[in-house]
Amino acid sequence: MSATVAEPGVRPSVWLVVSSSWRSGRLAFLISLLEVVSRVLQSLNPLFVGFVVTGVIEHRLGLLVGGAAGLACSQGLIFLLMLIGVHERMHVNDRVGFAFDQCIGRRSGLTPTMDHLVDPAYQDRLQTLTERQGAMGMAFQSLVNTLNNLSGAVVTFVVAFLIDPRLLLLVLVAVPAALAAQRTASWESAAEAESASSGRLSEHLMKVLTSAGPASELRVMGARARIAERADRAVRAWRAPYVRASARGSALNSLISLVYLGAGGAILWWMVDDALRGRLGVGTLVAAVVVLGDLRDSSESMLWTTNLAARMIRVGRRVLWLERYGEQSVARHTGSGAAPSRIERGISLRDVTFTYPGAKKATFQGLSIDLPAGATIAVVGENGAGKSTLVNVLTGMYDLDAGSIEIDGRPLTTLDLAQWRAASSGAFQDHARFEFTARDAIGIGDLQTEPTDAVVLAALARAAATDVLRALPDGLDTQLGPEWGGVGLSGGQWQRLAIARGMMRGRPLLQVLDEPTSALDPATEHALFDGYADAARRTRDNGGITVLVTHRFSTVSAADLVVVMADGAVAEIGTHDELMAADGTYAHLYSLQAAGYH
Ligand SMILES: Nc1ncnc2c1ncn2[C@@H]1O[C@H](COP(=O)(O)OP(=O)(O)OP(=O)(O)O)[C@@H](O)[C@H]1O
Repeated sequence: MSATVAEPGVRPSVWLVVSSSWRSGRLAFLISLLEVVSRVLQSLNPLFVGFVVTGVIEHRLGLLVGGAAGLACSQGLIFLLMLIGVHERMHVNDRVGFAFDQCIGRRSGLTPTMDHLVDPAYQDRLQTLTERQGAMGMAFQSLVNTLNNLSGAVVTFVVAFLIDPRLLLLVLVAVPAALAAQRTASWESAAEAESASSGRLSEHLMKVLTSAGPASELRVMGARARIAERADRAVRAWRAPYVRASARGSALNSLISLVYLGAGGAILWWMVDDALRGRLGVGTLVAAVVVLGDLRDSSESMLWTTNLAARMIRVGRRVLWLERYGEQSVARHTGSGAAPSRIERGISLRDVTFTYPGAKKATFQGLSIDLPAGATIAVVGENGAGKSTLVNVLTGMYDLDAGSIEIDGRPLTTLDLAQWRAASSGAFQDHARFEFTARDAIGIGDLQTEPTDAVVLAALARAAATDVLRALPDGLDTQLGPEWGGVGLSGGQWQRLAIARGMMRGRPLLQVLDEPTSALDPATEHALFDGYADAARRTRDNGGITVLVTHRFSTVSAADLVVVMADGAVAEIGTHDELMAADGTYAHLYSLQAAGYH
């Protein structure tokens, strides 16, 4: 199900950046604002220059000394304050960026379901925040620069007014400059949104080109050049919107500068004429020339200021959007009921409709299945039939569009999801390779239990994986992963550790095994599943249900119930014998595979 999250407004986004920066270090925050003071001092310089020139020409010593002292002090202070301010700004920058990273990571980790991890809208926003290194820290940088430029501009306008009010006519140029700035900011924002998915694609292709996993496949297929070409195209597609936006922005900026130059030239001509006629002092004229430069800078900086402010707001908005996405997800899961201690009747899917976030077509449309208490159920079916999705919705990984999953008639949504998951356990084909010690890599499957030798060895035994110990020179305390100076394991060995991890919880209410044995040979898988089904039968007094997803039909004859899925629906359901007798799809595929093994 796709979440609909309202776009956050400007005010909360700015507040987020300001409050996060303040919280990241109050003193550093205040010190970094010294840069603003230095900018204000700099804007006073034309006044001091005017005093000096007038003092010299009119032989007014007080004016000369005051102007010179003002210039000397402001120059010294400007440099000092700037130095201290920039130094602290860098610190705050890093801290704010780190705080945002942490906040997004934490929020993503605490989100109860997996919807956001496969939702393109979520991933695109995350991409725009993370692809430009330090974009989140830059939000504070943008804030300080915005304050710098704004305060500098305001003081320059006041100084210009004091020197000669006519200079303020130039402020009129600031109007088209501000409009142009708005337009450039919207181009930049559109470019970020447009390039987000190409950015993700280029990162994905770079990972394919630079990681060990796909390396042999690419080399054997001779596909490296092709993938590199695709990566190039993706990088170009990612950069193109930025380059276009920046070129249009520069063109507009140059136009504004030309307008400014024309207007500035006209005003200066007017003032020079006045000076020649003796209506204006030379000191004032010199100060006007100096302030004209500052006014040009301020007018040009309007473009930057608006861009920087817009950038800061965009960062704030995206972070808030991601936060709200997470909050909404948490708010949707209000179930607080305790997980049952045993299952009496079973788990049922009732008219379940489910669409992956961003997908156009529903994977399940009114799916109903009854999984009886204490049963070991095998789920088979072609690729894309919906087997893994079934496992995912049973463990509450995604929100349903409609329908419900009920445990003894109680909707899963009324239970505390964390408790339901604590009562479940699982092993998956795309299992994680935790490069810890073997003990920790297995023990993480049940954090409530101390991973003593006895406990971990029992889990290994239940997973029929005891022989993996042969590959571990220091037994359970062997460090895994050559990158950490530990041992390297084969794909099958990693998979067996993952199954053992899934077996850490002794008697879960729901045990899902989603093709965890694909790297094992059929005989081992068969033996493992038979043994497991036997053990499950012996300990089924808590009504625990085991769901095994597999492509190997030979494995499933020991199951109490076989569910054959096709195109998101149940095509056949029954025991192995019933389905063989029905002589349908199952019987046909079973016979085909059996013939293949003979
Ligand atoms: N993240 C996703 N976003 C959109 N659609 C998805 C996503 N994951 C799976 N699907 C779609 O849902 C359908 C069921 O996929 P599922 O992974 O459940 O199939 P499966 O039976 O487990 O397949 P396999 O045997 O290949 O593992 C497929 O049509 C697939 O394209």
